[in-house]
Amino acid sequence: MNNKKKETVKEIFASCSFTSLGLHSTLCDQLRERLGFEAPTLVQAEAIPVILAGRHVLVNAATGTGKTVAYLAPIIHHLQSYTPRIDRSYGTFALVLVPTRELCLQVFEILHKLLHRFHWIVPGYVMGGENRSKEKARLRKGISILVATPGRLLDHLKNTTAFLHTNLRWIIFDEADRILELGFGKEIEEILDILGSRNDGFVGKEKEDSNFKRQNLLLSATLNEKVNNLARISLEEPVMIGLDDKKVQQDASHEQSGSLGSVVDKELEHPSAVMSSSSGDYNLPAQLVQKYVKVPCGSRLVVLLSILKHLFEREASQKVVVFFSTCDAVDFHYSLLSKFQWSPYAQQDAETKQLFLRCKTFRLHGNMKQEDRRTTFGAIKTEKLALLLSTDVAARGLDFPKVKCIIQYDSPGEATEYVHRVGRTARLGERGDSLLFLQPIEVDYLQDLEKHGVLLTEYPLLKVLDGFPLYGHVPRVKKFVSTESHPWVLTLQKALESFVSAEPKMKKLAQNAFCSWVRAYTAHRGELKRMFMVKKLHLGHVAKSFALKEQPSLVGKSFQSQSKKRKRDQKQKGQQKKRKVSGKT
Ligand SMILES: Nc1ncnc2c1ncn2[C@@H]1O[C@H](COP(=O)(O)OP(=O)(O)OP(=O)(O)O)[C@@H](O)[C@H]1O
Repeated sequence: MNNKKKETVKEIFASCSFTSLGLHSTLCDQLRERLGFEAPTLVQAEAIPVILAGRHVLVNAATGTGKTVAYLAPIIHHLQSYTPRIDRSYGTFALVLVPTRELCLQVFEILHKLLHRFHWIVPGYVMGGENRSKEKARLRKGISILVATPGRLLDHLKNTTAFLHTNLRWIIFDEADRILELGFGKEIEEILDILGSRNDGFVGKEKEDSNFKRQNLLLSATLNEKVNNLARISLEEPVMIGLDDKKVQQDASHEQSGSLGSVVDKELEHPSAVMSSSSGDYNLPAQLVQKYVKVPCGSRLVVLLSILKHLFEREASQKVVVFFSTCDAVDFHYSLLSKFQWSPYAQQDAETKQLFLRCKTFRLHGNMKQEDRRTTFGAIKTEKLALLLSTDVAARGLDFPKVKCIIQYDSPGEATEYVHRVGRTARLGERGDSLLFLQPIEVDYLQDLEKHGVLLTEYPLLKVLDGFPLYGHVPRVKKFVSTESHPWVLTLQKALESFVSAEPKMKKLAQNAFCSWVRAYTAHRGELKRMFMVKKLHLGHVAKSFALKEQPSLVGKSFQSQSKKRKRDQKQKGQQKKRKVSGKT
């Protein structure tokens, strides 16, 4: 092992054993034999004893540091020791709440492995998109540790009378901030009320009935004001792990009143208030190499494809994840990459043409059928060479092994999302790269990231572009050629545009993707609106980035009417201001 690797291991793993943390020996065997975990990570070593002791805990640790086992292991430890032995008829003892369906399945899978030798403890999950009646039947039989997404859980709490949860002892919020950001604040409050686990004077019937002292846990790599509020109403004298507790107390005291729902509403009215509270450094994996690439809008697509080609040709086996802002953008790029054949030679005959990227391409987004989402999720885990195109549905918590590079083709918006997206690589001490695409008009975003201690260096784009052979040889490029006039970029752009215009289906996908992309761009809120300004966009260049020769007219009209409306509003505001000023004098 080289020195650097040894250092990383020291930063990730604790120098103790799982047994020394107080976990039952059979569980430690399971961790070793089933999951291959020899020693606990630092966060596990810190959190497990505290959770075993029954304390409420708020854990804030970098992505990929093993938070899942940090909460699952102590729960299993306690449940396996109950005498008489628990069985299904006791209902649910622990509830794990997660923001997405994929994360729900992932936590369930780990749970399933850990429970291999504890067959009397039954794992289960309920989540949106699944068959309700089948879930009801499973709940009726009894699930000891239940993993759930909030909406579907609330549905069962209200409508599945056979769902027994009077023995509930643990509630865990994994990726707590994301659950709230997705707008589940009201659901969470209702869930806490129904389960009698709310800590602000409300004592639900269930808490009175329960034989067990409740223990709630909150975990995420990033925390924000809403989590402070959730912590305030759901945790009793919590232990903070990986966290500056002065900051939490300060922030919590700002929010003494109000519900989770009201915080969500407040954010919409005053986004900057939430932004300012989330300043401060994020925990990013030390071994992650973070870069940005500055690309003029019209060349974005060519540059993305070129960088992917470069990555996959350089290393035969690797996984890359590209994040997009919308489902339509994922669909368009997925179809394009699955079909686009091209050879950079003069004669474009069928024989010399080949698929532009020779790797398996997958897509993942919230508009896909549940079955397809599940298949993709499974396949990405097992494939050695794969490209995943995804929306933020894959940004949180998902643990795809051996992801080498994360490309953020569309900006993540909030810095927290940046942290979680890049967190899909460089997990548990592994090496990893990330690349953020920015247009020249968006580079102020780098300063926003810097405020959170996130520092990026520039990607050597021209060097990569210069390395591609055109017409059989590497072109001699003038030294200071710009990206958009680079011969490789011009040639590939032309080929992409011809391909898309020749295929009506592709053209439709491109037009839809263009429309949603512009809509998503206008949806940036608060401070981010200043860095991602719609009025600075050149829509003709945006169209080029979807390989469209012309800007789709429909969107042009609606966009123009939107910008006319904006101008009208600004004018009206200006007049109001003037009126106020003249009223003063
Ligand atoms: N003690 C350990 N030894 C070896 N591998 C481990 C250990 N604990 C966890 N892992 C592995 O580390 C990876 C990251 O774990 P996990 O997904 O729990 O991280 P996380 O902190 O929850 O990340 P995120 O914040 O992205 O959700 C997983 O592949 C997991 O199997």
